[in-house]
Amino acid sequence: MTDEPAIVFDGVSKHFGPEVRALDEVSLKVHPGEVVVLLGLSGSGKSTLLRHVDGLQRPTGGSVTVLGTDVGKARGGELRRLRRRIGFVFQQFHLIGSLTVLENVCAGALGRLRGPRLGLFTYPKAVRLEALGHLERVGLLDRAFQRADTLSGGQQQRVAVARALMQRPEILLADEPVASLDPESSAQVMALIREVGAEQKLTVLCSLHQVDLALSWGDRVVGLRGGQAVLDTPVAGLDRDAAMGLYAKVAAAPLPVPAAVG
Ligand SMILES: Nc1ncnc2c1ncn2[C@@H]1O[C@H](COP(=O)(O)OP(=O)(O)OP(=O)(O)O)[C@@H](O)[C@H]1O
Repeated sequence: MTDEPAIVFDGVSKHFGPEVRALDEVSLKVHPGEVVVLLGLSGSGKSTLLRHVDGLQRPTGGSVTVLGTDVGKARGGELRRLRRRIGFVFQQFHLIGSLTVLENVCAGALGRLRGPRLGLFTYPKAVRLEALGHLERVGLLDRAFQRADTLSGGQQQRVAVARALMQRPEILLADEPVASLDPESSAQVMALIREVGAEQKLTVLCSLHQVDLALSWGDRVVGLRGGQAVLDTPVAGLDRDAAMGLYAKVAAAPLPVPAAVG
């Protein structure tokens, strides 16, 4: 790991109108190669936080700096260049079901190719070979020419990971990537994210609902409650009850004080 953080949230707030504080002065640093899991109740701000990393949303207050770019101020080409360096995996996979698995993975390279591509053979051979390599990595090489919508949920999410890798990202964001999967597929997908993260030296920021998965696969847990970071601690030594406290409807006892940003 280098000392320069990959992601810096400095007092970030995001308000939607006068009522909703989706993020409330969140400060957070994520270092290259770290695997950070965001935990918190539905509505606590996890997706909003992730969407600030690649500029899908901009802060109302504070600043977000990602790979040296001030995301809130970046526009046009600068924002596009930053987004190419960030892969995003979603709960609902976002594959194109009518296309083959391989074509879906190739689509991950679109950001670095000129013009649209219609059909597998409009992608350069090198891209197709790279995509096949990623499919092999996620254990789905034998499904390359199958329609994406014929795969199970767990398989589709592994394809989505392969597609994200086609971007050759430095950061991988995952927004509840296993929320719609059974426990076995969830563990497979989390293992895959963890392993490819280590292989490709990715910085990983992943929201989850399952405390046990967070404790198994994260280096560090950041807990959100009402848009505030109320827990920030390495997984090693994290008390499961403290993590579970994030899911109490009312905060019963003070959670561990977030680690100082630094
Ligand atoms: N575009 C929006 N307009 C208005 N309110 C929003 C918008 N996006 C999010 N919110 C609100 O911000 C708060 C945080 O939402 P967010 O989706 O970040 O939570 P979350 O922790 O990801 O929830 P979940 O686990 O259900 O995905 C919620 O109160 C939500 O209703």
